[in-house]
Amino acid sequence: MDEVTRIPVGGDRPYDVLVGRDLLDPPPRLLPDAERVAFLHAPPLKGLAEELAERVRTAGVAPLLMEVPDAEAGKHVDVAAACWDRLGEAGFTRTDAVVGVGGGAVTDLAGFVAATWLRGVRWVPVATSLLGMVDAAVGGKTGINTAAGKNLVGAFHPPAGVICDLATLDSLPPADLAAGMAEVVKCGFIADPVILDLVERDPAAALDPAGPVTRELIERAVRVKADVVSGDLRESGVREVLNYGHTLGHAIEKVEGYRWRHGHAVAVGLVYAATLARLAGRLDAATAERHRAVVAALGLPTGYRADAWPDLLAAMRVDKKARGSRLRFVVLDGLARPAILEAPSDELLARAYEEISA
Ligand SMILES: NC(=O)c1ccc[n+]([C@@H]2O[C@H](COP(=O)([O-])OP(=O)(O)OC[C@H]3O[C@@H](n4cnc5c(N)ncnc54)[C@H](O)[C@@H]3O)[C@@H](O)[C@H]2O)c1
Ligand SMILES: O=C(O)C(=O)C[C@@H](O)[C@H](O)[C@H](O)COP(=O)(O)O
Ligand SMILES: [Zn+2]
Repeated sequence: MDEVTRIPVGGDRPYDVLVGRDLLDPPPRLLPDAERVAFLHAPPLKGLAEELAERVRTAGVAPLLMEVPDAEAGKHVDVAAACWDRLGEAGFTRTDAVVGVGGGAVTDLAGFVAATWLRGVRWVPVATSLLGMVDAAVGGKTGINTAAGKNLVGAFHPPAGVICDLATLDSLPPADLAAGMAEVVKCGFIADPVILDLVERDPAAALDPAGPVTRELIERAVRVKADVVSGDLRESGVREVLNYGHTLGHAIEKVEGYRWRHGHAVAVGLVYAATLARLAGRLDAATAERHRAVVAALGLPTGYRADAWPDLLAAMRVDKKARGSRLRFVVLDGLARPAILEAPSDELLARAYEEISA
């Protein structure tokens, strides 16, 4: 095992995010006294979940392997209900625990199942995608999608700890690695511009899963998220900045029937939010253009279909930051100066969309 970085997340139920290579043999003891542990995983992570199950069995814990549909198909109430049934059949009690092994979709589901079973049992995400490591597994937001939109049902339920084993990234498809970079550069724009410098200097190094630049980017992004959520788990204020790029991003995911990667949709959402802020007179043109350039340098999409606008606007109305009929966008007043744009007019929203649509 190489050096492990421990990044603390504060709040009422503090925990650490562990970042390093080969952290899983043996797995860190984050769930003392659990007699049973359910491992939720999708088919691509079956091998790792089975290995982890065998390792905890050797340590005297009874594992329960629960395979769920991959990606967004797993974030569905029917899948959560099937998981609840399995936990019930196995007699899971409040001292037992759930582990999510996979990308952000699986860890969002696993956290939601843990938050709702017996009104809350312990859980640990073993994040295996870049996006999971820097974002989804950290911060205690858990949830599933509904017909009306993305993550509309869920709970704030902090994990007992987060494991980011960098060796798991070796098998991550390159498109998913790039998608995770959208959340990394989001953190660069809202809080840590060194992230942007690193990506701009050498985008290929940023996309090398085993390289030092990627590790530095991961640790920087986790620190940004940890700092924000430590003070505002329930998103009553400052946590909204982590939603930068997500108002349009989630709408694109819905319009695409969840077939687009979350990170790709967020990439477009970042370019849109920057364009909106520029048109609203909040952000300078150079910083707005920097969004498009960084996103493009990572091979991520910078725009979306022009004819989708009415559907996107309708989908944005159920954004969790909205208040009644008023939409609210996270924008920048400058680099690393996030703020809220309250109730922009439909005309302004449409004008910004025209600039980024094809
Ligand atoms: N809870 C939060 O705070 C939060 C934050 C950001 C995103 N999210 C959610 O996270 C999800 C996106 O996460 P994602 O980008 O990881 O997508 P994902 O979970 O759908 O994973 C993408 C694909 O990569 C596969 N995969 C993951 N790790 C792998 C590995 N090591 N080797 C091979 N294949 C691997 C997955 O099985 C899947 O096919 C979205 O549902 C989004 O809403 C949640
Ligand atoms: O952790 C947060 O807070 C975020 O907003 C991080 C986002 O990257 C993430 O996609 C989150 O799941 C979005 O939350 P939602 O409340 O808009 O569903
Ligand atoms: Zn996100």
